[in-house]
Amino acid sequence: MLIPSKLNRPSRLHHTLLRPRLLALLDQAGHYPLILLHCPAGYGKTTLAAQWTADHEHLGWYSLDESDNDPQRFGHYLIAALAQATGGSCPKTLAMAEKRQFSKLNTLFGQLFEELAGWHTPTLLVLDDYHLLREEQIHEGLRFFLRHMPESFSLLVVSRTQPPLGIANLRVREQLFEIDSRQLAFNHQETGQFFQQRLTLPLAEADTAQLCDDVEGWATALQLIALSSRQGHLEPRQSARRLAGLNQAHLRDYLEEEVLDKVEPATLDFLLRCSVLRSLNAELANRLTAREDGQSVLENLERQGLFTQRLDAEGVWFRFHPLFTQFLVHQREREQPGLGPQLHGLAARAWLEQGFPVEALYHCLAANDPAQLQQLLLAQGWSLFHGGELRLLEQSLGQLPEACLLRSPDLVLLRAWLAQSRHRYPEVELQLGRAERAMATEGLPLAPGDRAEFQALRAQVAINAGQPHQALALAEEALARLPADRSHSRVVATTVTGEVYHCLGQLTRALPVMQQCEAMARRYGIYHQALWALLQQSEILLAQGYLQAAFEIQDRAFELVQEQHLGQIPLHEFLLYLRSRVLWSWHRLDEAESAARRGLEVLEDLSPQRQLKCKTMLVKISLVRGDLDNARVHLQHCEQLLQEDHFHMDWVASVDQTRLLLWQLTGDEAALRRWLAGARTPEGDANHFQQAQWRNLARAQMLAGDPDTALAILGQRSDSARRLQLVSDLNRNLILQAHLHLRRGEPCPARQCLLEALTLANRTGFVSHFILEGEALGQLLRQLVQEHALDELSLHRAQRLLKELNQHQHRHRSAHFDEALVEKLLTHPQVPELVRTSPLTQREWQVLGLIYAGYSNEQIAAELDVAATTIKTHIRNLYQKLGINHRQEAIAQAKSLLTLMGY
Ligand SMILES: Nc1ncnc2c1ncn2[C@@H]1O[C@H](COP(=O)(O)OP(=O)(O)OP(=O)(O)O)[C@@H](O)[C@H]1O
Repeated sequence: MLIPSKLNRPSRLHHTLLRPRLLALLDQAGHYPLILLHCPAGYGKTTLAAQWTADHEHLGWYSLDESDNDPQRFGHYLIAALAQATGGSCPKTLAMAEKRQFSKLNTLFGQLFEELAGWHTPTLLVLDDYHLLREEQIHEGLRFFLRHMPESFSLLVVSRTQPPLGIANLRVREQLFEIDSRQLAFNHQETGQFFQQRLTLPLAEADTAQLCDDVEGWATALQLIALSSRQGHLEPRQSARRLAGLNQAHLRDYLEEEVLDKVEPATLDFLLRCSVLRSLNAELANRLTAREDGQSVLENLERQGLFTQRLDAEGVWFRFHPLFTQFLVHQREREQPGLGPQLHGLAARAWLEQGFPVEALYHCLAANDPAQLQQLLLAQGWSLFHGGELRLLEQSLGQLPEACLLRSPDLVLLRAWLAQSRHRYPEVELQLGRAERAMATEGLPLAPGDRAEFQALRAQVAINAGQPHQALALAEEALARLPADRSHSRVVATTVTGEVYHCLGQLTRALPVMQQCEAMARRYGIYHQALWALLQQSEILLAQGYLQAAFEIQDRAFELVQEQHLGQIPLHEFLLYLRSRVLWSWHRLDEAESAARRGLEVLEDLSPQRQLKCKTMLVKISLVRGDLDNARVHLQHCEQLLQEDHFHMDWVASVDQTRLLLWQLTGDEAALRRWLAGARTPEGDANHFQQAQWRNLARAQMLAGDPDTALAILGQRSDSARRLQLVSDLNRNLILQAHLHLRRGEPCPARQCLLEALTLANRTGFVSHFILEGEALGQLLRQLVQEHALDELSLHRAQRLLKELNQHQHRHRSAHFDEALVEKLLTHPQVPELVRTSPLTQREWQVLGLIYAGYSNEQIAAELDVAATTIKTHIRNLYQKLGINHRQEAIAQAKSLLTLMGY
């Protein structure tokens, strides 16, 4: 829950002095993207900002404190401030921020600007006390914010120091309006007015000017002079002399001797006690002071000018000025050293009672009382975990002595889940195991319910590590012992069970389990798990060959993403990847590409390794389009990622499939032999990734000239796929088997395989898999059509396949002029002299290839993603280099070169 006082513009400013010269300056600044008020403490920055914004209709105000150095928390408050400013025009972004469903501030802001695309009303966001921010991620996020925010937005930053927001650059580009201490210091006239308002006896003009000069226009000092004089203690001139050229230590002496001394003891006690609070209301004050008149004391302090600021129009929230708080804290620690922790403890309880666990935890940490911290974490830890307060939780758990943790298995579990959710998998077992051993040694054995929760988490780690049998045993143990109310662990263990069934090829068992998981997760509001369960259902249906049903489940997953604002979490990328796979299978390549690219966008801010899946899709899409150059570029990215990390077999097998296809198309035997020598043999063949790797091995054997081994591999895999009803894999295997038989000159079995593959394709809808096997299958398909050997459905599919294959071949011709071929060509003894001496650039070769394939200039431009005028330049250059004048000559030249190379 957000603390309201942090989002309020300080109000009740009528007792402050309006400073028209500064307000006029700010009025001029209205259209600058960044307005910066920066100068040392107490010069009147916040007061000025609050005065100027008093009549701003669309205003967001965010007062920062040290705890805002957590980017997730910062993002939440900032969006909440903007939601206020825009009358709630960014509900989606607000929900995303609330649930902490963003990995980086840039993503959150990107979503905000998208949502506010139609918002053109001038809007101002104030960030007060920016100097308290140290977190570079936040500065970076705000630099992004400044670069991309709508034109109608302005940011007003109030800070004691220059914020790292690319100020120099903004200054040069006249995007920045600055006000610093030279302008903020009170001038003689303002000082005169100030004292007129505050003192009963008028001061001579010369005196006020002197006072102003003595304290260099420092607003805080002027206020202190007025205060001392009002308390009837010091003459203004005496105060000014004492305050002139003050540093922090002197200010402290002054406050102590000249201000606090005059405050009555009960009020002083009130101030000292409440100074532990970063903001306060009457109830909090009452709890800390054991009084009942907090509200009137606060109002009185405000009236007296004792650096107490009202933060809302209703007068509920207040805060002390930071300089004053610093002084009060110092004073309290000196006079009553033991009191601080006790007050923080009280504050923690008071905040919790008001429903602010995050602020309670802050005080609990400051109280340094392990027992209270433990209690609070036990009561609030999981809700803070689900609310995304991971940083604060880690910090809090880190402060808890190990002995306390061992007495609270729930907290051990919480700490291990934190490690799991931050992808530090090895730490999970380390923590669980160490805690269990220590508890056993101390004679504190785990209760069965707690042990079951440990096992559920271990099951999750095991399935992530690709150990299904171990995962199943752990999940089953957990489910047998978990009490009914441990909903999170129940969902986790059940999901793991379903995943294991899926891995072991028990699809008909896996599907209902995943449906059950989805229902449970929705019931308990654990939406990440509900989404995961939907994705698993989609994968299972995909494996069973029900692609249409998988597609529909994905639609439901997209709805859930929308409803629960899960668009920025990695699971959304996985959903887009699965969608891309189905669309690719159906040869809806443009849509498949757009899904894969959207998947990459989701992951933009995360580690690049995670992009492997969607990048592999881009390779597959390029391959089936016959665009080998692009396929090669995407594949290089994938290979680089593979080198940087360790991946699940599923992802590696997918990349390997594309490598092998590329080598097949380009005849790169050496590469495939190298791959074959180091290739992994799967332990089984009961799931799609093991089957995929077997198919890779079969294809490699086929290309390496050992079709017998290849057929043997595929035969066995197809048997397993039949037995386990892995219809999609059977379909894929049969297509490759047909190709293999053709290579071996065995038309009958090839025909049989192809016929069965076509029949299965009625369920799967596969198109692209057939196309990738190329013209060899095309001939057989043509025969089947001519011989009327197909039923109506298969005939329809065969005709579609033939049409796509024709186009594929047509496009594929262009790809012959790839880098490897050009290199060979240039060293060929019979290559014409002109080609050898003035070689074309790689781009010009590409253009020549596309001309040969029959592309128009516009089509070439679209294909290569450049302007049509650029293509014209390429064509002019290549004509010149090849000594030709017409397109027909270019086509003839390309053809003769390809013939020369044996195509
Ligand atoms: N326009 C004004 N009229 C009257 N008093 C003022 C005015 N501006 C500042 N002051 C006095 O100076 C004190 C400090 O002002 P303010 O909090 O605005 O400074 P600041 O520069 O924002 O300080 P910090 O950097 O510590 O946040 C106020 O508590 C008030 O007493």
